[in-house]
Amino acid sequence: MGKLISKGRRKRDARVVMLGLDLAGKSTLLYKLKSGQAVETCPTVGFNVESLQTPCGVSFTLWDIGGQGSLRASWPDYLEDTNTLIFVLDSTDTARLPEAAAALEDALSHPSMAGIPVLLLANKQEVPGALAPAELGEKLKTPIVEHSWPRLLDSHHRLQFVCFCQALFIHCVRVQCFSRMLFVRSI
Ligand SMILES: Nc1nc2c(ncn2[C@@H]2O[C@H](COP(=O)(O)OP(=O)(O)OP(=O)(O)O)[C@@H](O)[C@H]2O)c(=O)[nH]1
Ligand SMILES: [Mg+2]
Repeated sequence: MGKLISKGRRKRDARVVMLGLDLAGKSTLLYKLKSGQAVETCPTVGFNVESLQTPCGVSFTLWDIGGQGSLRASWPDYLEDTNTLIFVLDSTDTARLPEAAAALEDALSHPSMAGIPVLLLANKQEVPGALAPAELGEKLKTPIVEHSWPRLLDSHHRLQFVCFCQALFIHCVRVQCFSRMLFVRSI
């Protein structure tokens, strides 16, 4: 049975941690989901956190952790007791894809990440020349299973999804991806 369910879905909100390199768009996404507005952000030092609810009524706490190089050493502190990891990628930043891949791998090697579902968000998709989610997956050496909701199991039996995102323009339908992701462990 899914981790979320076995912990008691109604006992506490799911804890969702969002990581990614600086400028990936994590804070933009957090505040767009919270307020519906595209707000101007500045680099996050430390973290931002908001309580959110998906359209289908799933409550979760979304942690947005600063992604600058000097802050990444603190990422493991946020990964304890996480129900889901969201890793945000800037689809236009091909130069830093290897750096993003290394940072993702580091995060996934944390002991508390075993079996935790991971959502890779390919952000800034509306920008001309942005890599498509499938291309990003390939470059990250993540095999993508062709499916309406691409999904795969990695060697640690974590379910991973790679999906399209535009943090600036995200709307209700896209928020559904969070509810599906949160319940993935119970499928
Ligand atoms: N074109 C485009 N720009 C975006 C999108 N999402 C975020 N941005 C821009 O990317 C820049 C960085 O966004 P942030 O949300 O501050 O990035 P961050 O990941 O929180 O960065 P750190 O806090 O340093 O880790 C801002 O100028 C945003 O407006 C998107 O979907 N499309
Ligand atoms: Mg930020």
